[in-house]
Amino acid sequence: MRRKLAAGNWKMNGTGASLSEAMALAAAHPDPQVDILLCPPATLIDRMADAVHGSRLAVGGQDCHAAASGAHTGDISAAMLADAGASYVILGHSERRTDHAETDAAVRAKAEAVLAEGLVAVVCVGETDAQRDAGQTLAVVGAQIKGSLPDAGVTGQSVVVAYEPVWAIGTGRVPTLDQIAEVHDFMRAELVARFGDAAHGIRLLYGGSVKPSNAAEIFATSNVDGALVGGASLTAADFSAIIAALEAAPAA
Ligand SMILES: O=C[C@H](O)COP(=O)(O)O
Repeated sequence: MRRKLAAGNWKMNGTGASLSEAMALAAAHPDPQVDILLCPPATLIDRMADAVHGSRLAVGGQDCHAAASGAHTGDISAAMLADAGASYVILGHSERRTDHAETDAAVRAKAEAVLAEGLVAVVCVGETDAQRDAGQTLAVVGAQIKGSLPDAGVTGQSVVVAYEPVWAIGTGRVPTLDQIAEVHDFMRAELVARFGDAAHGIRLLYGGSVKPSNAAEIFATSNVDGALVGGASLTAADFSAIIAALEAAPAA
């Protein structure tokens, strides 16, 4: 059985004053029935890890460099994230793929670095509006999974895959439940074909305009093991409601 995961991605939001939201979230869920993860900007990782120390809330990064160290101004390695208190790293988010021209090969190299460090890689995939309109959704998602995941070390403990249709991120637009199920069932089949039985343990998250109002129906959808939440993870009240919906969802 896969343990469900509610992951929050704060993106480029938050300062020290925002840590009170993380602390409130941790206090609201002292014994959660799902895994809870917050990925603040890198500047807050160590402070957030300290602030929620002893709670059930995990802290993660939003990106890392593929190298362990070296002359890469402005970049952060997986080892540095681990040292700061991170246990997960989001990789290949569409905003990274667009803003920083990250390719599947680059994401894969980062994922290998994350796995080597013993952290969990949350690898993001998803089609654009134009690709969906052109009927290319499954081909795009399949190619991203194929190109972005390492060949070795992929298990339910080391990798999470997040399906985030680019057109649903921050827009308030959400795919139909049938569309989400189609992609998630496809992703599961692709992963099982490549990684065998281990792939049954890989958690598949949906991301894109998840809110307290739509979380329950999304979480009842086939092969949805949780969510990667952007805007609604910024406040403890909203994210807490999403976590509660995930706790109440049918078992995977
Ligand atoms: O990483 C999170 C996703 O990009 C979703 O963001 P959103 O919930 O603000 O649409």
